[in-house]
Amino acid sequence: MTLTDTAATATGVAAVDLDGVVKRFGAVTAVDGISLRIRPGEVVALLGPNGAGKTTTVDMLLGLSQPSSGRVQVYGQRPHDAVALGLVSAVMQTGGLLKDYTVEETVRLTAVLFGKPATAVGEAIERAGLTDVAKRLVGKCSGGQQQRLRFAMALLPDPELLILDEPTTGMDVAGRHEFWSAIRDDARRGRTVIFATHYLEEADAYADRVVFVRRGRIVADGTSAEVKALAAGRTVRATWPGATEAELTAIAGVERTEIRGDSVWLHGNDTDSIARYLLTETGARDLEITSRNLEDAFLALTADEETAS
Ligand SMILES: Nc1ncnc2c1ncn2[C@@H]1O[C@H](COP(=O)(O)OP(=O)(O)OP(=O)(O)O)[C@@H](O)[C@H]1O
Repeated sequence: MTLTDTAATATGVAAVDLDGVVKRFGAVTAVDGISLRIRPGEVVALLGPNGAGKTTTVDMLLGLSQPSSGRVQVYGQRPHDAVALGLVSAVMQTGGLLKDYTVEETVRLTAVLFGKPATAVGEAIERAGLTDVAKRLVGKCSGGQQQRLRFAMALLPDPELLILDEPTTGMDVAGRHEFWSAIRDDARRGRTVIFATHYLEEADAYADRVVFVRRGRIVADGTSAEVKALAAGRTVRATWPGATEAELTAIAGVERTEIRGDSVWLHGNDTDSIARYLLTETGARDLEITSRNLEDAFLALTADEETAS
């Protein structure tokens, strides 16, 4: 890897350091104050629904766009410089492949374009699990094989950080499995991996750490087990006209809140004491306490309501 040749060898440098990052497109705030440090070697899922801000964040990490405010660093460098140094590369969703070349020709051509030695070609093909189809025309490859080809191309600079933006969209189950096996085998060698996904089970199965993003903000961040534990808590719903966010978050034990019309949702582990407080200290009524499974919790954490501002 190239890291030893760069200033990024300074001890303790984060693979990714986002500090108060905001990105606006006119009136739309796509990323609304994200701070995130990722250590070298972590495999991190950015999980969230459509429009959560995942791609916008990825684009800033790749130096394709600049934050409106805040700071983005990759291995201690500005993203653009990190890409130029070969510290970071990406597997994007679509595009970039020529159907009339074989898999091997495609990787070879890319290696020549990037000034990489021929030895890198075979290794990238092997690591992407494409040895058996190296002579196949790209146009004849399945969606999963084409995506692994993009992965092979991204491996050529031997990057410290690999970024994948919804890499398995549209693939069947077998294709997804093969793709992730190749990524996981590669990540075991210590590469840092960040992937954006809609698929909860992918984040659960392949990430060391899951960062839930919703409306441009991080709403949960932890190991898969921690996020599951968080998501596995309970919720008190109540009717409480005029309740404010500040009133709700001030209640002891409340971890997350939501207000929709006259209804409020309070999420926490000790829902009994939250319910007791609501009934004795506030005007809340019609209480319901529910447990949620992981899928429900994910939807609640990431869903965009119609009333969203
Ligand atoms: N170039 C742009 N101009 C205007 N608005 C944009 C632009 N790019 C993104 N947005 C808006 O920013 C918000 C975040 O979009 P983004 O693509 O980052 O979300 P995402 O989490 O990657 O979603 P998806 O899962 O659909 O790819 C959305 O409301 C989107 O419409």
